[in-house]
Amino acid sequence: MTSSVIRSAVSVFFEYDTPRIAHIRSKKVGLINRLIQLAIIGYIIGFVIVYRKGYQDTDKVQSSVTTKLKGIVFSNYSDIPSIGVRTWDVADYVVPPQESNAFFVMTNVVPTPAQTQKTCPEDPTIDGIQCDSDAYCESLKGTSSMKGNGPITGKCVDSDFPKFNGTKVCQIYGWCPVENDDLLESLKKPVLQNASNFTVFIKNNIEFPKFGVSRRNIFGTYKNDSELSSCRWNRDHPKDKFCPIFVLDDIARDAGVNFNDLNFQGGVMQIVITWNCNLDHSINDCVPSYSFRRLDKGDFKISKGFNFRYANQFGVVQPDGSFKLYRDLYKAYGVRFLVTVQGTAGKFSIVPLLLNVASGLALLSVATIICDIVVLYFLKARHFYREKKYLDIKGPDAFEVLKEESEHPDNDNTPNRKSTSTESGSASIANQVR
Ligand SMILES: Nc1ncnc2c1ncn2[C@@H]1O[C@H](COP(=O)(O)OP(=O)(O)OP(=O)(O)O)[C@@H](O)[C@H]1O
Repeated sequence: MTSSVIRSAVSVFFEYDTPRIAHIRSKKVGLINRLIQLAIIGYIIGFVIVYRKGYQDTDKVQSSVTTKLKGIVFSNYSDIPSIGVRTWDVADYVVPPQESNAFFVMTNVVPTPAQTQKTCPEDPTIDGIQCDSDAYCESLKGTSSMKGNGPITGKCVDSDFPKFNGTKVCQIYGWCPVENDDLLESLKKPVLQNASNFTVFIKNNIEFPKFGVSRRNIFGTYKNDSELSSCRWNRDHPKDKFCPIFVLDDIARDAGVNFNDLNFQGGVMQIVITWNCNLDHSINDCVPSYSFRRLDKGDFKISKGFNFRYANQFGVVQPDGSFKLYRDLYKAYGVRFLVTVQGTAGKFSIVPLLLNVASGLALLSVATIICDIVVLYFLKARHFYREKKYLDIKGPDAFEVLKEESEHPDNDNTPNRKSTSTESGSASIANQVR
């Protein structure tokens, strides 16, 4: 048993397969072969070369984006002194004034004006800050909580939050008075509600360095600045779809969002500028397309929207000649717009064309493989074709195997293949050689 396994292994080791050409004359097989070849050639020419522009070299876009907003909002909150009656312009509501590939527009705000460093009652909504006596606050003296506004001085004082009238809280030392978030609840609508009418001018310069092509999203169709500033982006208008000035409401609408859903608590939007350019055509056809989407979609119950705090500091000279530092604190709610520039340019080049043609030609060998599978395994005459395709030849020096076979004619250790029975021929050749 073991010796027969070893003999088989040895005989397999001393084997060599060489392909030979079997020329099959058959309508059926020929047709299958031609159809597969046609499909492969169609895929290479139609899909790879024509549709996927396999004859072009490509380069990714590199870009710079700057933005400028315009618009004015007048808010009349004479009943809320911290907001009051005021006009908000671009320097108030764009924070920070310039960002890379992004801009933030404040749409709602909780201002805490004229804070200065002194002692005042802590925010009564903070856990463990309410007190009955100085003794309790004394025990917390010098400590401050994560959500707090400063270290506790040790005194128990009346809260200055109207909603907590009569409640006593520990006193702190810090920027006073502390921010009162309850203001947001008393607002029926966002402070800068008309922010939806603001316009943003997006200046986008791009380059395809490999091809030395530079473009920008402002075209010669605008004769001067005032003509440019009067256009507004409109997807359905042949000229205005290239206008680089966007109304925020249009951006939201195009993204399928109502701007009023964003402006109370804020949100995040994306502006995508796509430059896909075929540089084999006129350079004037290399133009951007704009698309928009809301990134923080979803019906969030917790931590809805987007806000952050910032402060404007200023100093005031006191009557005694000393200098006192003040700040206006703003808790800003608004929409953050991210500007993403993407795209590819393609230009004819012989190298990708030759590469695609060469890989296409290599793919043609797949036709032979598929035809072989069909002919040898699926056709009715598969046994006939198999007999013709495989030829088992025993070389003149295959004495070990031949000797074995002559000694044990019934013992079939030869590889399990159909053959065109050339064994006796091979044996006689072997004998002649010996
Ligand atoms: N968001 C915008 N909405 C409408 N027009 C705009 C906007 N941003 C800029 N413009 C106008 O586009 C033109 C080109 O703007 P650019 O910033 O290059 O010039 P500018 O003279 O510095 O602009 P300005 O002083 O008016 O802000 C100007 O007429 C400008 O007023």
